Amino acid sequence: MEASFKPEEARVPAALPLPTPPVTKFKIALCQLSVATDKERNIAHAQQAIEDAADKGAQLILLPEIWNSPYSNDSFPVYAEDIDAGGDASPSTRMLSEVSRSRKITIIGGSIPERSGDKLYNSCCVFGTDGKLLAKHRKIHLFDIDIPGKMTFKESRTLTAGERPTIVDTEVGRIGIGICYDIRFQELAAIYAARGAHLLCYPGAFNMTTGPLHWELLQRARAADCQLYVATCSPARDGGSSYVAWGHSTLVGPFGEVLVTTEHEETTLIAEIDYSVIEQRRTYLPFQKQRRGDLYQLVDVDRLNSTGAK
Ligand SMILES: NC(=O)CC(=O)C(=O)O
Repeated sequence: MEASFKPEEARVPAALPLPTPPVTKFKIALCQLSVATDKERNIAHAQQAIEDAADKGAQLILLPEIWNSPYSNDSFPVYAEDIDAGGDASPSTRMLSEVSRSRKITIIGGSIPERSGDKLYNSCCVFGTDGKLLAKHRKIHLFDIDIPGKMTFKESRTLTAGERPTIVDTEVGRIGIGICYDIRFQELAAIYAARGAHLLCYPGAFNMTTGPLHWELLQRARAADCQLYVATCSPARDGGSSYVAWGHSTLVGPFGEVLVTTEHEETTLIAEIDYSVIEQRRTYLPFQKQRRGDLYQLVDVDRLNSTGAK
């Protein structure tokens, strides 16, 4: 039966509830990986970076957008894996599951091309400390842009858009997921904040045209608007590939401040997140409680239509 539209039920509340996270302070690792054409090498390489970060005390690992394959419409169908089938049908997520279990860490598994029936998606899998798949986010907003002479890309040539926002409770807090172009849509971040997210994670591969202008700006905007942490992770730059990634993986704090960032080479950034800072910032600057719901409202359509939504 169609849900009847009741804006008052879906309206984003004026004061945002922040759930108590299982841990307040922990280390996050952003693995800015180089990506090659050999998928087996990419999987082994990612595993090594994850294990090295875990050895350094990281409890949450974030990987880049499309880390097991080159970022191109020609590659997506070739490298795509059937995540739901698992096992040999998805060696990339099998590795993520095994390493999250063996190291007892949470992994936001960047993204890989996913095959489901006759469709392809750009999908991010989240694994808990027991190796279980906690959530799968399919990129909601496909990257279809045309800046003449600079950057033209049409993900919709091969990919299908996901249909749902993804927010997930993990052992390191409540995390809202977006993939790359999803970061441009502030309503998605606002919905996550309204559902009590502590952290937004965006695996992303901006490019040499939009990266310098927008990448950091958008992360800081999402963090400052929502007063929470924002983490991004890009592939390292490969000047010889058809799509050249901007790099610059970054962690931003709830005041919109850059806590750690890098250039474009392969590296792993490790930084501390302290969720107690979120409440402090919201007390200093209480605009979440000062919204004019009588003048404008944000509607959480997913929440309205789903019985189990947070
Ligand atoms: N690659 C993307 O999905 C997004 C991007 O590069 C941009 O928004 O710019």
